[in-house]
Amino acid sequence: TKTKLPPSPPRLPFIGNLHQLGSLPHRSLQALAEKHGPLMLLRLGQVPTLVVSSAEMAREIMRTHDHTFASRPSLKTANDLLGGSTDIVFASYGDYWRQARKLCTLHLLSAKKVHSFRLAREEEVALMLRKISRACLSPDPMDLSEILFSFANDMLCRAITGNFFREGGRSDLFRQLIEENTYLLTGFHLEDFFPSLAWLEVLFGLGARAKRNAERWNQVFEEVIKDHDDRMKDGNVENNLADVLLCLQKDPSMEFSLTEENIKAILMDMFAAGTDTTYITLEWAMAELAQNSEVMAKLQDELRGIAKEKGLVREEDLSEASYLKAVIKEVLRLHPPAPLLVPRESLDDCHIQSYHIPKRTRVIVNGWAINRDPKSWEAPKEFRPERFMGNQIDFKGNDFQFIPFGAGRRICPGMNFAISTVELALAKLVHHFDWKLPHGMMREDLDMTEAPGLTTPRKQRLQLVAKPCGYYEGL
Ligand code: HEM
Repeated sequence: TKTKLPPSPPRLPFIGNLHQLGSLPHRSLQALAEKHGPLMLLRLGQVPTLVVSSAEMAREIMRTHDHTFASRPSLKTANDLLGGSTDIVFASYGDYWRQARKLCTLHLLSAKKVHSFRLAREEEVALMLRKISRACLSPDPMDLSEILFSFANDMLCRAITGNFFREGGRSDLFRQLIEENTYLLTGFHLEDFFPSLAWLEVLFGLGARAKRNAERWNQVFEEVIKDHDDRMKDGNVENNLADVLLCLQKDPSMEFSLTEENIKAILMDMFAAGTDTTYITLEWAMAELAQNSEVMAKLQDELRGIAKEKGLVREEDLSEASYLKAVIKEVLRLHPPAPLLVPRESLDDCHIQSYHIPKRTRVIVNGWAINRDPKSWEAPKEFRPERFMGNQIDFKGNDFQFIPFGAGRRICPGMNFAISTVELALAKLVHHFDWKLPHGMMREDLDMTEAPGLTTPRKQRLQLVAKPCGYYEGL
């Protein structure tokens, strides 16, 4: 029994179970888990891959055996893009990751640092609302997806590089680089599934494209560093993540020596991990609210009650907004932006219940399936924020039935940053405008399918009609 492996679906020669992933792997893997159980072993190409699909098994991986499963597999594009994965997201478990992660939680994404971006958040949200109010002048529905993506892009660019990004069209440049990263990081790479065929990558792979994008990032980061050095001569340090890292690099009291390569990789992580996830959350939130008008009305009542005679909602008021928080949790439950989290890899042999998991097994935690497991959730496919009212269920990694940010040592360190941004943006979108589906569209006509890939934006862009309401004056 010591070597009994978890159950596996039948596989084909050579490709194993790869053909069963489909275009929406979280959905195909959920269907497979219903037949083969919450801990199943697939062979994706040549790579043994453990798929975890229940809260109980997720707890085993990310709490009981968290240390054993704290590493990441070496992935081709991450290596090409991120200087051999010397970032945080894709770094394998070890001294470098521990130090970089500590630096990130203490200096880049701590509660204090997130709070220090309060003004920047207010300003970026105000710019987005102005765009929306201009779009309201047209009789046509607005492309809200586009507006939300540029908001998320600008917010992250501003937090990471300060004023630098607004000059000379750099905002668009960052956008192109981020979109290319997303394409590359979520695409199919032969070598990730057939390590012995790495040599064929030259013919079929995206390696050259990844290296080209890495070079473009490199040039922009060189400019970021130069801009920082020029400002430092005048003693002008800004409140942005690039400045923090570049100052820490020169700090003699730092025990950990940060190379320029490391700084560039960590900054690229912040862009790649923060932009899409924030945008996807806001896009699904607005789609669900447009489809569920009674939830929208209840949320507007809460926010308008909080704003009262001030006429506007401020970040500091949002601690009272319990329904807003429940709405955001429900959006993250039904539409986690990273439905399969980020893959892990086992550092050692391990036993889970009666199963043997060999060292260096790749692990996929199907957060999407867990968030919708009927064993944990009543009517799991329905959008019901009320399920989060009057209880303590949270996404902070203790409630394994709800893990949009992962759990354990590798839990998302950007959680507070993301939630502050999403809360403020959503509160203001809903407080200042009345939203409707385009003329003639019924709630069941709104297409709620996901785009194919490893992150889950909507397949169709979200087109809505907005009308500034009485509270708009407060802007
Ligand atoms: C709604 C927004 C977000 C969601 C849903 C999300 C989700 C996740 C998930 C699922 C993981 C993998 C966790 C695991 O392996 O257990 C992760 C890792 C990570 N996220 Fe986020 N994220 C979000 C926003 C952000 C933001 C805004 C940042 C930074 C600005 C960020 C930075 C990171 C980093 C650096 C890691 C790697 C952690 C590690 O491997 O040690 N994320 N995120």
